[in-house]
Amino acid sequence: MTTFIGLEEHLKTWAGADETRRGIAQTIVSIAGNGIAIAELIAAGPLAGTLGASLGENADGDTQKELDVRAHEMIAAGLKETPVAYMGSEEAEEPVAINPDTGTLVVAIDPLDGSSNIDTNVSVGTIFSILPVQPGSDRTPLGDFLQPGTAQLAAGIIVYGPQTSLVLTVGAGTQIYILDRANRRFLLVREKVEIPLDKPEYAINASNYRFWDEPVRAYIDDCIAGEEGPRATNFNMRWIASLVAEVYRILARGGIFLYPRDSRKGYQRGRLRLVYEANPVAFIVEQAGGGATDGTARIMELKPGELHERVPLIFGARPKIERVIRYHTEPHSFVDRAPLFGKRGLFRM
Ligand SMILES: O=P(O)(O)OC[C@H]1O[C@](O)(COP(=O)(O)O)[C@@H](O)[C@@H]1O
Ligand SMILES: [Mg+2]
Ligand SMILES: [Mg+2]
Repeated sequence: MTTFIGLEEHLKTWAGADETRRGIAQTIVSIAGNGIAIAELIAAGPLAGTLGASLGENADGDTQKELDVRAHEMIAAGLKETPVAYMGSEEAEEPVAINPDTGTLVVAIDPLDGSSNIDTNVSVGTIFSILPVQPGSDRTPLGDFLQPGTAQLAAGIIVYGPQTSLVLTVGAGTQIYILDRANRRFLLVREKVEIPLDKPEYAINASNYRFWDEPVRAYIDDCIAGEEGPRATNFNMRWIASLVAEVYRILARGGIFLYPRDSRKGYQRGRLRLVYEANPVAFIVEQAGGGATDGTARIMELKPGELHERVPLIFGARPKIERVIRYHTEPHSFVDRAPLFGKRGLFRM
């Protein structure tokens, strides 16, 4: 029988005697521990109360559900026992003080991602990013969260799905752990994830087609055109409306995910948040050999201006990301051949 290494043991080996690594490991173990408690709440569904009930709006004007708030509070309480100074959360306008005087790390977090899916029994998740407290006497708590994604020390997502899984990177590849429910432990099942390169599959909320910019429309048109189009391949489409589940699928079988900017009010910079959604996802995906871009720039090199800043997010297998960037930076790459494929447009094909 295969024996699986537990998360704590695995991180302990990685950290050795290194003080910073030990702090990172402790922080991950704390978040993962609360992830187990959140998984149990989600699995109980209505038996655990009105988890999907709307409580109001968060800092960004999104509806806040009971489970959003409970997940935020559980994780913040757990971090008290770690070297975390502040937690920057989707559910709080300002960074929340954890151990402000002694902490050496900060955690940026989306405590519950995909919360519009709570009542529909579809996978939801937690997304987190661990960054160092910056040196210098003029540092501010907020400033620690506004470092580019390249400064991340670790990033993870917990997917509360048929299996509860933890996808993690500490900068040495991407690992996947699965929750052994009977023993309440995460066990390592994949040591080094590599995103398959050529799966013809894309994920996008196609109901926004008419609001997209031309490069994104052209990219999707070319996928939809299938064997008769410029890609000469039939594509499949997925949209779970749960970022964590889309990341997991892309790690497992490849493809591309797009949440681009669009012309709707409030979507000029897309929907997803740079600091606690796009950056951790980009780190995980890059460590699995993939890429993440806003259409032209590498996500992890963007300098955030605020904690809740939004960003267009496109990630997946690297050749697909390179193609999307070409559509944005060299428009002739799709415009030139337009006559060959007739009039563009989703509904005209
Ligand atoms: O409803 P839309 O526009 O398709 O957006 C879905 C996206 O919104 C999100 O639910 C945003 O995250 P939150 O639930 O944390 O606000 C993502 O998980 C998902 O990719
Ligand atoms: Mg989210
Ligand atoms: Mg959320």
